[in-house]
Amino acid sequence: MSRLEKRQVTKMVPVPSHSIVPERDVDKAPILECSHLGIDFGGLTAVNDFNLTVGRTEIAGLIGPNGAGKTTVFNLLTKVYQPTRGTILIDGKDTHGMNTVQVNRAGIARTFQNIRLFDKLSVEDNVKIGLHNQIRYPMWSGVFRMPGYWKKEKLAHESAMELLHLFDMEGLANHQAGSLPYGAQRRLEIVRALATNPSLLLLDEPAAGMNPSETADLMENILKIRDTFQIAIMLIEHDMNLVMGICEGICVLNFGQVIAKGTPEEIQNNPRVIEAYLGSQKKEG
Ligand SMILES: Nc1ncnc2c1ncn2[C@@H]1O[C@H](COP(=O)(O)OP(=O)(O)OP(=O)(O)O)[C@@H](O)[C@H]1O
Repeated sequence: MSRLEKRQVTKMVPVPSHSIVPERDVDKAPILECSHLGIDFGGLTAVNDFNLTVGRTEIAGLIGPNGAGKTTVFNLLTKVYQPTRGTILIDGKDTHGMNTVQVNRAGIARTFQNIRLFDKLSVEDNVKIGLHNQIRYPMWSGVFRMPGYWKKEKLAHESAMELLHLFDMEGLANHQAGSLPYGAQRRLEIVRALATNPSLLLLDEPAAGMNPSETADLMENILKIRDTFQIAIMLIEHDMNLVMGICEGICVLNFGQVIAKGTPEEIQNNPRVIEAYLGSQKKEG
């Protein structure tokens, strides 16, 4: 039986920050706490008063119509943008003043809406780049090919192959990343993000451009990642089958504001959410 079929509906419980987290995480410190987060671009408020707590092993969804501010939230969490207001705690640490590299070391890794791999490098080298923040050696050790360098290189190779193996990609290790089929490139992006050893993995539209069978595999893989690494995953996705199928807590944005938070069932029945989506469809039509 697949992980998806075995999966039971998660009991979500309220926490003091007016969010909900999976019952299994309630006694653990949350992995992410955003308070009154906001950003303005000139006169445009793209995100305002964004409050969210994500449990330590939660699969969380961030949804909303086009232009609602979802990717901006990811850019704030990963410090592509510095917030105009509010705080972000990752594993209890305030990320104020951190840059993208520091926030990655603090535990946040992400993938992008548009695939961003090193196309000309091999699959294995793409993963090794992700491992770089953990497996380090002094520059001179690399330049002179000293024993310490070979030891770290061996370790990097083994760790990369182990990660690739988990996603049935070890046979592709020597292929050029840019030559892989679309679905495999998306998987590689996730593997490379995982190689940075995150406690929170952000996936920006991971199912974009996938066919239904690739999306079903992706859902299995997301559950597998959470179960294997015991980390939290937050995803932005327009594919509602994926969101409602695997997310435990869902946060809905509209015009930069949170309009609803809840379980998949609560969100599907929330009149404000239905109106936000129907409203955007009316505009498109
Ligand atoms: N760097 C920027 N400068 C100015 N405006 C920006 C910038 N980044 C985002 N915005 C604006 O912020 C708003 C939210 O955009 P964002 O990309 O976060 O939405 P989204 O919910 O991710 O949309 P989609 O589902 O279409 O990807 C939009 O009005 C967008 O034009």
